[in-house]
Amino acid sequence: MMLAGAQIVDETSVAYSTGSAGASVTMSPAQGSSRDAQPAEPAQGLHMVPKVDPVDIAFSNITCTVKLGITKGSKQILHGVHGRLRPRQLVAIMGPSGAGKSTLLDVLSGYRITGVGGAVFINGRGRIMKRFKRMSCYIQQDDRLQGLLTVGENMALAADLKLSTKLDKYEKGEVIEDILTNLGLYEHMNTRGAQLSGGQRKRLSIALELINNPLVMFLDEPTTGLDSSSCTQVVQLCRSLAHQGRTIVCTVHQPSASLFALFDHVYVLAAGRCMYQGTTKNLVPYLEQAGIPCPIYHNPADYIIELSCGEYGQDKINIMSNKSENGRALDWFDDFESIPSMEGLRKLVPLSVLRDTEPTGGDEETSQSNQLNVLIKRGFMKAKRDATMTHLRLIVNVVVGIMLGSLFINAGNEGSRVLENYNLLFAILMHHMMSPMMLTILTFPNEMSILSKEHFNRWYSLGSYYVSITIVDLPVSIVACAIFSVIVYTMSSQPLDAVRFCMFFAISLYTVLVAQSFGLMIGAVFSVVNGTFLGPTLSVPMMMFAGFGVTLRDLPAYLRWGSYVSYLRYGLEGFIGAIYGLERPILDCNEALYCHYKHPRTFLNEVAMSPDEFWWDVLALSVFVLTLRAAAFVLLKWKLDAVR
Ligand SMILES: Nc1ncnc2c1ncn2[C@@H]1O[C@H](COP(=O)(O)OP(=O)(O)OP(=O)(O)O)[C@@H](O)[C@H]1O
Repeated sequence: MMLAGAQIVDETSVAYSTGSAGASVTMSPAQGSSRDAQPAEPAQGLHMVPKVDPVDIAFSNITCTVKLGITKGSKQILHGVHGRLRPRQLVAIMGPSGAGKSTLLDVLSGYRITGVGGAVFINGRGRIMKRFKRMSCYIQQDDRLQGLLTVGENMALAADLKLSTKLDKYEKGEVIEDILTNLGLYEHMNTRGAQLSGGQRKRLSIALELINNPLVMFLDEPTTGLDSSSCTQVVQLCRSLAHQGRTIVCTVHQPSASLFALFDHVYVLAAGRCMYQGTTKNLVPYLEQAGIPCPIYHNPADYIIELSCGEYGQDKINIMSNKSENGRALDWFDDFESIPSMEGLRKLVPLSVLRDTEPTGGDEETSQSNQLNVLIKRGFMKAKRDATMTHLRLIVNVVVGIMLGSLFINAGNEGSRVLENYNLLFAILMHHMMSPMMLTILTFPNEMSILSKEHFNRWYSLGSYYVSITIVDLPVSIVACAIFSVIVYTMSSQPLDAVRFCMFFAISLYTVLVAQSFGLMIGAVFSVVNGTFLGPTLSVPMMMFAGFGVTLRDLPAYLRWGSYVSYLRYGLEGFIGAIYGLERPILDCNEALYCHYKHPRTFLNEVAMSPDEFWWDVLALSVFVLTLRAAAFVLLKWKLDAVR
């Protein structure tokens, strides 16, 4: 959906059009200038009103089956449910825990694609995912927000990614002000995401998706974990957004009577089958007609959940499933005779109208270059504030550098301490391997959940994201590695030669980049727990084949291949080349009577490493960086699709 850009509609208003698949926004200056009005509570009157026709969603015979494992077979979560989600309505999908609510929402939003059967119709026609994604958004249960950025920054960056680049910052600012004011977040503009309360985080999640004014919003359990007042605020907000012309569907567990009354429609699920579909008001008459009347003074929402749990017998579940025809019956909708048929809906929007709104280009709202720019900007803002990835990383490099430097002080120049120096080089290699790899393994899974949400909601492409994280991390890696190298190199009295130092630094940086890419591969696929186990475990063979404990010459022939696939071997060989290569002259022998390795050549022969291989080592490490980076990208892409 490309925005057509700002255009003057009349003298008092500015409109920007999102194409007919999306929505248009009209704001008068009076409406837009919400700077003075800063109510504490949501004002419930967003000025961004969808201008295109609202969306009618129907679904038919939806099934969802998941595979439980090779020996355990599969499990059917949704059993051929039908339903209708009418526009301008706030619809609640209710049901006991494990009923399949989130699964149904995943299917309806298009998030879940594996093992799904049945059909979803948008305005009477089969859903075309590319078009549907342009008019909808999915807000998952866990708030996946950038905790290091303030509310204002989160919104501004989202606006840069989701609104046309033709809009200037003032026009985008008006949209942001309107949303934040109406969602009661304006006064929290400068609060970081991580410091917001649960309700505020939920509202910020909604605010971020409202920026491009979606016609359809899916929210998974927006009230979970909130107190009753925050629950009411969030549901009231959803209700007012729905009544403005959007279709809003959320899952809820067990709403209080007052919260239940705020929903226009409910869709009750039990064990993957539909128990009731209709207005909230019609639930009590429905139960009465089904012969299972709701006791007086009982919250109907509680009662139907109790029935759905089987507390009053399994037969009641069958009665309700049959009565609702598993979601096919629309009798309990208001004015159900006037609900248009699929054919009627198709006639309302002829195909020729859709032709003009045919989605073209990529999935995202803005160009790849704009996405990359915004993501790099966001990355640097985060990096500056990130206590773990930046501050701690720099501190660790200083501290470990000083520790190693003190432990191996002056070992670099002394002929009697060559083996010690060799140990130091290996220890440096271990440091460059472990710290970036573990940091990435520990932090990336959290990033991954944000990436999954933002990528699904079309904020940016995976390619732009991946290039941006690579670019943003590079300066931090270079600075951390340079600080560490200077400290260790000088404290341990390695040869004071600019060329040798550059060689030493280059190998250090390459090792960091390879280790980080390796961590990225693991972090992209595995959870923190599994990754924390796998990372160091897989690194052990790399160490074994580095040529440190067992020299490359002494490796059994059948294991020699290992030394070619261990990047630590190239790192160690590169270090040796930098420190003892380049025809290094005879070393000092001040601390002992006899220095066996006084001649660097003797040592090089002993460890079976050639100093002339330096450029081959650099080449091998470059190949490792590129291959692992490419593999991490492929795995990331696979993982994003696999979870669906
Ligand atoms: N990938 C999966 N593998 C195995 N079982 C699954 C998978 N996804 C969902 N399920 C099972 O399907 C059932 C429905 O899950 P779902 O998350 O949709 O329920 P829910 O109604 O949203 O529950 P809750 O309200 O507790 O979140 C549960 O029993 C769940 O364990």
